[in-house]
Amino acid sequence: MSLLALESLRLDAGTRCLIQPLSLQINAGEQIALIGPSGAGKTSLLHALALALRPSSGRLLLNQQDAWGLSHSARHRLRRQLMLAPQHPPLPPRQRVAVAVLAGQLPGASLSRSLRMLFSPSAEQARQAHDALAALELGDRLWSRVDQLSGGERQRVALARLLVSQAPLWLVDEPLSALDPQRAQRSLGVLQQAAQQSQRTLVCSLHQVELARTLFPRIIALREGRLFYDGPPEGLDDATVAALYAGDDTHLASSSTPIKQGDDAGREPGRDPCEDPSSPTHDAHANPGPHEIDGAPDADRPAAPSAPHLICR
Ligand SMILES: Nc1ncnc2c1ncn2[C@@H]1O[C@H](COP(=O)(O)OP(=O)(O)OP(=O)(O)O)[C@@H](O)[C@H]1O
Repeated sequence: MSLLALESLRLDAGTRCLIQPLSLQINAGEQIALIGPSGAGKTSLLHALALALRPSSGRLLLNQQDAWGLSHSARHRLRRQLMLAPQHPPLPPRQRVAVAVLAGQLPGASLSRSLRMLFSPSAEQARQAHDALAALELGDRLWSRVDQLSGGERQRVALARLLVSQAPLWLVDEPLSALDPQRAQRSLGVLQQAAQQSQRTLVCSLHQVELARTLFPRIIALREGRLFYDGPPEGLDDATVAALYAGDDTHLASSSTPIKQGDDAGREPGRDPCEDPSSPTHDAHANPGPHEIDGAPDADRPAAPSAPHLICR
């Protein structure tokens, strides 16, 4: 069953096109690696899936609900269906690790439960936090302060947060960037196993292509904000990977044709339609506006008409 559906979803920041119209479906229980070179749009797409970044056009259906057609409060409730682990988790430095982990249970919790959890976790909650940390080889840091942790340890705290959360959809942005290769593989294995056991859906952006190819049954690759590949790892041969990262567009048509999908299929390869120097509104070096992050009081307002959206075609 489709958990998430993108219908020609497009993301812009000011005059900059971050994601060109993209259509895809993600079924409940799937495990997907999101790969692509730096700047390809992985984080932007994850933020869109997390309902943190409002699309400039197209629709995002989560549990068959049109997320951006809902009221602010209804969308806020819908967000309980997901949890995003950002690449650099904004953990309060003075917070105890146990509390930082239990923050994963805050969405949907009542105010009194949330306050108890934050100020005086129960023994059961502490055990849950400990188990999640122990699975990620951090069991001995339960009562450490966050600012006593290394970058890699903080990343694992963010993963532990996922493990204790109730959200059926886990969105993880480069969880391994601060981990050594062995620990990276073990941590990813823990996450994948937990997701499988509890039938969660996992979408994880990775720079480690080999891990993505070895461990994930579905890979979505982006390049320059465009869908480059969507399918099983077997279809992502070395030449296609080289093309993805080196920008060798000749592989676009041949290597990924059978499983390439999305609105951009068949589009002229190698040309970023948003990079149109002839466009009077385009300025590749302009300082575009910030991502429109929902949650601000005016989040339900439509995109400002003054922000021009370049047409990708
Ligand atoms: N708020 C913003 N305003 C303007 N441009 C942005 C904004 N956020 C991201 N971008 C640009 O959009 C592109 C995609 O960024 P994004 O962070 O999604 O890429 P990424 O694939 O996650 O990269 P990395 O692997 O380096 O983390 C980049 O060129 C980035 O500079």
